[in-house]
Amino acid sequence: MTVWSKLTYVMPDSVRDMMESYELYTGIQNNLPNVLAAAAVLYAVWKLTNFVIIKRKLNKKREASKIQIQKAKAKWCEVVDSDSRITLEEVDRITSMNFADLTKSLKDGGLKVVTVVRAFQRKAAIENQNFNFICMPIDADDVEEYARELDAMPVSDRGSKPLFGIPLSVKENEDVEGYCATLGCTRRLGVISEKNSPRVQVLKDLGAIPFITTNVPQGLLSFSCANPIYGVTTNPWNAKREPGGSSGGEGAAIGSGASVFGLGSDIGGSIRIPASWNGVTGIKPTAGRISAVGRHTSSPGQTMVKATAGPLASTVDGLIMAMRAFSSKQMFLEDPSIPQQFFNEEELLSQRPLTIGVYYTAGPVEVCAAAKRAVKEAADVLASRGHKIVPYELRDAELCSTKFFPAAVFGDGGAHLVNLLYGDELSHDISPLIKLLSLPLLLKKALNKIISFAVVDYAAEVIKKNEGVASVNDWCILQRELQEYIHLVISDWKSDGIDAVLCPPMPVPAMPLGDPQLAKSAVSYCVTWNVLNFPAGVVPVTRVTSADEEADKKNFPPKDMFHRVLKRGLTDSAGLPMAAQIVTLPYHEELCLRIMKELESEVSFQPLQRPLHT
Ligand SMILES: CCCCCCCC/C=C\CCCCCCCC(=O)NCC(=O)O
Repeated sequence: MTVWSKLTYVMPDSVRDMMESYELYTGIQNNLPNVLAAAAVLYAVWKLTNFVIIKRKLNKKREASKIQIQKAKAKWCEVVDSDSRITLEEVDRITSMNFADLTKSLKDGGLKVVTVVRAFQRKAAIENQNFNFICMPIDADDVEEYARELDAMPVSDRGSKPLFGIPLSVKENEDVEGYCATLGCTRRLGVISEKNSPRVQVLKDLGAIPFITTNVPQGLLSFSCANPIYGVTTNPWNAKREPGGSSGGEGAAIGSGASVFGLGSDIGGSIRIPASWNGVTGIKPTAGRISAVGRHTSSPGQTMVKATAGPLASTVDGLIMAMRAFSSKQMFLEDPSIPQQFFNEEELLSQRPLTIGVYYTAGPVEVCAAAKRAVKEAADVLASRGHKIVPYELRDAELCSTKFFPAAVFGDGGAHLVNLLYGDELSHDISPLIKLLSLPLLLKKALNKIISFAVVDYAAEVIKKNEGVASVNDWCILQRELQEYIHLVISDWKSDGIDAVLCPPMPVPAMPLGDPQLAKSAVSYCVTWNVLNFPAGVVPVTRVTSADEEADKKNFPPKDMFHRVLKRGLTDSAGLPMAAQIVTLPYHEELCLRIMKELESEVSFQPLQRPLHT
């Protein structure tokens, strides 16, 4: 049977009759290859025209919004930076206070709320010129009004507001009433959030004052922090370095001292990477414990590896306050769909000696000298406090990052991200990934065959997941395998009597700008705990030394392209902050916070000091 006879066979009679009567039938039959070629060209022209039209529309929309955004930001910066009611000395004094002292002074009236928010607004306006972490400042009049309302509260009533007067920075993917959650994507510009996310609302009800929204990488699936709407965010410790992502704006804001308390999200390290690279603390809670309403993510609807919101803060006290708020009556009223698991104060305060498993490397990604030293120092500190430190080996460590994570986030073959970014200007970091995910399935399959021969094993395995799952059955099998794997890991912890695990969050310190695009594999140490859905937090421990740099020159193995990118970033990295990661069993955030607090109290890490008054 020829192609043409197959076509006419499936054609409705009426169409065939019509074609015959106009003699189209024989015309087409005689010229079938040409007709098919013409149809293909027409289709391609139509697709291209459509793409160009959409691209033009999006460009116009973005450029118009960018002007408005820049004007609004410039005006805000001018107003807050010329505020004679707060001096630069006061800004320095207030923004360098630790979280506990700041909270206390606000509650007992030693500091006025209006003074504190003005100090952080002014610091943010100045530091933003250096590191560009602000997406939008929250309207200064609204902030002032809420601050005054709080100041009017009698000191004796302030106990009901544990976060009394603390300025709050919010990652741009959270709904904040009256502002856009674009995720750096033009298509979402102009989509104004009608109400606060439950997290923002509860933190606000408990006394926190949202004052800026902070930058993200386009689409959130990256640990760079750049997008065509708000631009590039850089690291306050070294502006030639990445701040991490996707909560990179939060990392840079808190790292620079422009905020002490912020809200981020994490599906593959997006809280822990920026926290580690900016010398601040952060915790990724168990996904499912924290409400997911009003938070936008890179792979919505996908529930195999879930994103979760979580806090970043200058010190662990801020994380504790946030987790208390997220596990409170107010939160359960805001979102009754989450389990009513109240904050376990007993677990936080317990002095029980623990067994803590430790590992320095796992899976195919090597770790630099400073990352190992940070974990070693953390292990020594915890041992000196009476905890038992034992070696821990995560079974089949590479499965999380090479199999489950990419298979889950690209389960749809990248359809969500590709649609969201169709026709948009792509940021440098995400562009190759989006182009790969946009290919037709047949081309992806052909390319993946070639990759299997050309690229080292684990990377090829990751890249191949861009095809998406082939069927619902495959998705169910994968889900089943993951559930079995999680339970095996849990039973290992139980049989070894492990209460927590200590490990590096990232194999290297903050990378040079642009490098994460070439070394996605660096996320494997974080991704593991998203896949397993264990809570994981990071505490800054030390800074890279020149001895670390020298050791890496000799010992860091340039075994493939990814490791060569990691290695080149280790040059001139001395001085950058390094953190340790603490992990506990699912829904045991309080134990994780307890260990983080113990660690923080013993290490001599100093946050970045950038006084404005000279
Ligand atoms: C052994 C190497 C394997 C590494 C596998 C990684 C797969 C690479 C693909 C994409 C890179 C993903 C980077 C993830 C950055 C963090 C994303 C995140 O947490 N986003 C937060 C959110 O969506 O809310």
